[in-house]
Amino acid sequence: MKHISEMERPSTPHKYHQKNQSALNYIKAAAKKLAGVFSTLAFLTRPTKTASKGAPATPDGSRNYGQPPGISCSNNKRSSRFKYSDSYGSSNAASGQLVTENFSIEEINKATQNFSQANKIGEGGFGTVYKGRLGNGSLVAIKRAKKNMYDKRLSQEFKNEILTLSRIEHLNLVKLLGYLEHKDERIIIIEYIGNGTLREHLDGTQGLEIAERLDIAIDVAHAVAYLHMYTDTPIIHRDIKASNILITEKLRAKVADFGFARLAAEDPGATHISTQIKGTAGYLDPEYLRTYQLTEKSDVYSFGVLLVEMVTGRHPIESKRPLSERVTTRWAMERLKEGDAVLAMDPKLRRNPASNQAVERVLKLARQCLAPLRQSRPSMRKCAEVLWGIRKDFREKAFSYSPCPSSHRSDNFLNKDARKNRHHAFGLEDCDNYKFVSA
Ligand SMILES: Nc1ncnc2c1ncn2[C@@H]1O[C@H](COP(=O)(O)OP(=O)(O)OP(=O)(O)O)[C@@H](O)[C@H]1O
Repeated sequence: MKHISEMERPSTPHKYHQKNQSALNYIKAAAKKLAGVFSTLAFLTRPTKTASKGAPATPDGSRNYGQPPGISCSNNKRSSRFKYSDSYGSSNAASGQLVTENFSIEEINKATQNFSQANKIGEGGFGTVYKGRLGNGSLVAIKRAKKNMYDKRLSQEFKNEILTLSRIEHLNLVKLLGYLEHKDERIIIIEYIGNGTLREHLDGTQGLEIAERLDIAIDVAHAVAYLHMYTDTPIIHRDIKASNILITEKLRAKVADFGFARLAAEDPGATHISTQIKGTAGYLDPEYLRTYQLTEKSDVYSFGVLLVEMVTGRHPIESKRPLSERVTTRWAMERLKEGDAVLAMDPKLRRNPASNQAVERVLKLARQCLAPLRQSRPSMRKCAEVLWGIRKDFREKAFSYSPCPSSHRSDNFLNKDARKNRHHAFGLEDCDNYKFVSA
């Protein structure tokens, strides 16, 4: 899928781009500014001082909420690096605060075996992604920026990603573990999510069950709603798409790639007028394209495209199909309008009244998300609520009598744990006790 990253608008120079500051100074200033904000936020949202424990759960049971509240920077001869401490003052890890690992270029070279091809796991607009094993044995994903010191766009993207990731923590968002700026290297170390992207799962021979897709859609809705609502200033992801959704071993979702995130505070004023159109073809909000006005509702639009993708299994743009089917959202919405939502359903999904109905309801939600005018689109929070309802009804309908989900097929992606989890998700501890009432 083509990436649209630089369609420069001739006027309105971006304040953010004009800053002639080193990355370190910039980050220091931002950290200072943020410390106060996070300290209030931490009191409101966190019962304990520990970053990963004791955070309140969302209605869906996921852990949540914003930290790390304090960011401090240090620059030594090993690397430029971040430390994160909480809002309670000191930066002493021993006092129960979160401090990210400090990484040196030597450690990263070692972890990736000098960025060997064998460790390469992906490539995006920002650069190359490697899998790495740290000295303590843990696996990490290492994003290495393209080496172009004079490319302001990449530099800006790098800072955006760092700043955004450093401010947030949510179960359904990839976690930033560290950062390294060394000579012409800019590297981000993030948690490694080893079960592929949502797009890869949809493309896989077995795909995903409808219940799994609903769970994933809810995870994404939670993550994006969190970005929009729970942080001090709304964060617009700007690049919600299936290849940016990483799938865990338990088939839950983590939203990745904040390189394009634009923080309202860093945007010139509250107008959200953007100087560049960013995002990925097929997912872009037409109103944003028309007006250059970026709001949270642009993410909602992209989420609508994602929902269609998830239930049809198709890519947003299917260039090899007949003209009438090339734009998947248009094609699927036509089927919905004609009362034939089931015809748009991914052939890999099994048909029964419960899944047919769930697909139809997801497409109806997608239709709202894809509304041409942003005011008509629901919030991400609303999307999550609607999806909960769909999932609840689906479970009630389909799984009071249900087959053993793993019995009808093998699945390339599913390991034993994932299958076990799938049973838990459906409330099926012992498949033999259940019978499937076929559609
Ligand atoms: N945290 C991670 N854990 C495991 N794999 C990852 C991780 N982050 C990225 N990847 C892999 O690397 C690939 C490239 O990721 P990246 O975010 O750089 O680019 P992209 O999202 O595919 O493209 P673009 O950045 O241009 O939108 C992903 O598709 C995924 O396969």
